[in-house]
Amino acid sequence: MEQLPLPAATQATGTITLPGSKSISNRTLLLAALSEGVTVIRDLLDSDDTARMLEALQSLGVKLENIADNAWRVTGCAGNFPNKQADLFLGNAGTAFRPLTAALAFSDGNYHLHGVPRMHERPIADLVTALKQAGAKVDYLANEGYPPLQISPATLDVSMPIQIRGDVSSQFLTALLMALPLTGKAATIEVVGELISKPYIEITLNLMQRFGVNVARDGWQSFHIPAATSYQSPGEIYVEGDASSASYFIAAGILAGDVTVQGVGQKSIQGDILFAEAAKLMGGRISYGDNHVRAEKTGALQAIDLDCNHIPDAAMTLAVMAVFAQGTTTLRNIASWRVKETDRIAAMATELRKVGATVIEEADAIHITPPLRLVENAVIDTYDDHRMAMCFSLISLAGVPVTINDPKCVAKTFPEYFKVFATITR
Ligand SMILES: O=C(O)C1=C[C@@H](OP(=O)(O)O)[C@@H](O)[C@H](O)C1
Ligand SMILES: C=C(OP(=O)(O)O)C(=O)O
Repeated sequence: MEQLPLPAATQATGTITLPGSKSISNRTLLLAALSEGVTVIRDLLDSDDTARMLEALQSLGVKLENIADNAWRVTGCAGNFPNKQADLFLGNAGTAFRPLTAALAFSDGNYHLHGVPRMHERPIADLVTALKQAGAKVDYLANEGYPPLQISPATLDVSMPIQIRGDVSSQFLTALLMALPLTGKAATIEVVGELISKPYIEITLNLMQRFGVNVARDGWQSFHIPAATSYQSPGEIYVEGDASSASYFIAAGILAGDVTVQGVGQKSIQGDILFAEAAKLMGGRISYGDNHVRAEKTGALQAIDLDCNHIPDAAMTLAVMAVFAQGTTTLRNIASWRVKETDRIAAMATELRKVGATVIEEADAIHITPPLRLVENAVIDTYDDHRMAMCFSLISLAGVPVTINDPKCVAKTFPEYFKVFATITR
């Protein structure tokens, strides 16, 4: 296995430019593919997750042209994928797997959707159950409730409200919202029970609107897609920098100096921009521009007790910051961590203990108390989870060397992460 030793560092200073947002990139690719007209997408993220979406769209017969670095011209298929049969390998990309499942369930073809072994352990039942209410034919090929899936042609009927649960992943509601305009009929979605990760629904609605579909809503309870609506290309669209990827650099600035991230700012449509406010509760100074966030160290950090349901990905960065803060940090309402790239609550607890922290795990929360001195030369396992690798790089800023196992797992969303991290640390 590859290992990356990170030297002890005491300072983080400088400016970095973020790669494109994963959430915006994969939504934009799918919406452009489903649109009428040609869309030029600029600043698209170049990573494993977007590569899986691009490959899938190509297999479905969508014309995709790479016209410059991170720029793609997508010729939309006006809601009707040319290929009615395809075998799609979607890796571990939730933002490809869930939305494509819904879009293909309404596409009158035979489609086989599968991924890496971990993807086959990530639940999808709540989405499939919702799609079946609309008449879709979706079969589980291995374990009930999990990928791989086989989708077959079906007669659809969306005249009755479709009920969907959103307490395991918001990606199910995102998927249903983006797919329903393909039916051409008016449709109503009712959310059953609690909806988690709500800001991701805002990203979905915002991008659907830019592609010409306006969803009416009653809070987080119900959503209404009008009849005879279809996606129209906006012409050109720019992808914001990734706000979740920004979290590691914002944390670095607060922990050890003065770091500016370019690519996201105060007007970002990504909920993870609120990580900056959460991190500031521990200490440090944050300032924003339209296209940047600056994070500066001000003094000692204090522990926090925070509901992190709105920032599930960036909250992992707070967990590692906690070992730099005085007191016990508690991050709550993060049950979804258990069904992501790995069981992130268990993984985080195991690896934080290696650097000396005292960690208590709950079903949906984690409590972290720092050691008096961080352990030097800890060897961190990353569980094929890009965020474990990126978060734990921050340990080096305590002035202790740390080794990251399998560092290339960052390719899921940020292939150049360690190179960029090295440019700001000393
Ligand atoms: O819709 C999205 O783009 C995402 C939603 C979140 O998932 P959950 O809704 O499963 O929390 C997040 O963790 C994931 O990285 C991206
Ligand atoms: C949970 C994540 O990914 P996915 O889009 O596969 O759900 C993540 O990037 O942290």
